[in-house]
Amino acid sequence: MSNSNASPYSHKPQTRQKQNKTLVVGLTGGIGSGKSAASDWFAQQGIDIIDADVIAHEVVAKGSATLRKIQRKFGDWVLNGDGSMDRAAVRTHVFTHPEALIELEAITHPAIREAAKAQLAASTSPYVVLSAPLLIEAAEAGLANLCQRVLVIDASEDTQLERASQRDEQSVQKIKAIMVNQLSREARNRHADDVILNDRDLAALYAQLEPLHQNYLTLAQQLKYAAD
Ligand SMILES: CC(C)(COP(=O)(O)OP(=O)(O)OC[C@H]1O[C@@H](n2cnc3c(N)ncnc32)[C@H](O)[C@@H]1O)[C@@H](O)C(=O)NCCC(=O)NCCS
Ligand SMILES: Nc1ncnc2c1ncn2[C@@H]1O[C@H](COP(=O)(O)OP(=O)(O)OP(=O)(O)O)[C@@H](O)[C@H]1O
Repeated sequence: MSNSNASPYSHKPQTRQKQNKTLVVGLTGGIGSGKSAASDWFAQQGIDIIDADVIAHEVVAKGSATLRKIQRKFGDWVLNGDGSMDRAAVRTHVFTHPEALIELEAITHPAIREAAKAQLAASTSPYVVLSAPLLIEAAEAGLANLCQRVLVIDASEDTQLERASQRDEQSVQKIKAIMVNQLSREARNRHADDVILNDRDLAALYAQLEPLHQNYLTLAQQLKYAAD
């Protein structure tokens, strides 16, 4: 399902930015779907990657204002002895207490958006990939409206579970607890301009990314000329 010849501006523009000289492709997908594998490939083609997962780790660094806010909201138990965030404890808490997840996101998402915007302003590649697991879910985080197109990396739930549990040695139960806080495949794919089914090997993933990359280069050129 790819609208590869469509205008760089989506037919679903309500939440997307209207004018931006640099084409920003939002890359999303469920846990373990293959977002990092896809963004690593785009990076190898010279495309700047803004990774919301990486930013989400950076904004809660030891001593950061965001981590202090989390500590004030939840208590000292969110910290390890060295003052860094106890990610496992926070994960267990928020993915079993939906209201706590909302409170955590209310603190982290504005910080993630600000950092993403700063990275976007500093980017120099022909177009930019903004990778975010919650690009569509977290509308209030406002990441989707930084993007002109949305690319979804899709995989079956069984494949997601298998890949995520092999990668992190996390229990299937923990991964399922995260998955229930993410959109279903069908709902996510409905928001996509381009969907890649990542159900075979990495070579098959890369072969599907190549024509999209060529299309994004063309769209990025069009956007640049339109804005000049
Ligand atoms: C809950 C936290 C502490 C767990 O940390 P942990 O190191 O165990 O996991 P990590 O951050 O690497 O995330 C692993 C995966 O969980 C999923 N995930 C992360 N946050 C969320 C969330 N708020 N809702 C649903 N899924 C999420 C993503 O698929 C992500 O790739 C951490 O994920 C977090 O701070 N989340 C809130 C910030 C956020 O929304 N990040 C997503 C990027 S926009
Ligand atoms: N087509 C594939 N064939 C084999 N392994 C794959 C394929 N795609 C991804 N993987 C592997 O599956 C694991 C999960 O992929 P990846 O880390 O890219 O997912 P993700 O969507 O970024 O996950 P998360 O949301 O948890 O960050 C990784 O170990 C990755 O190397």
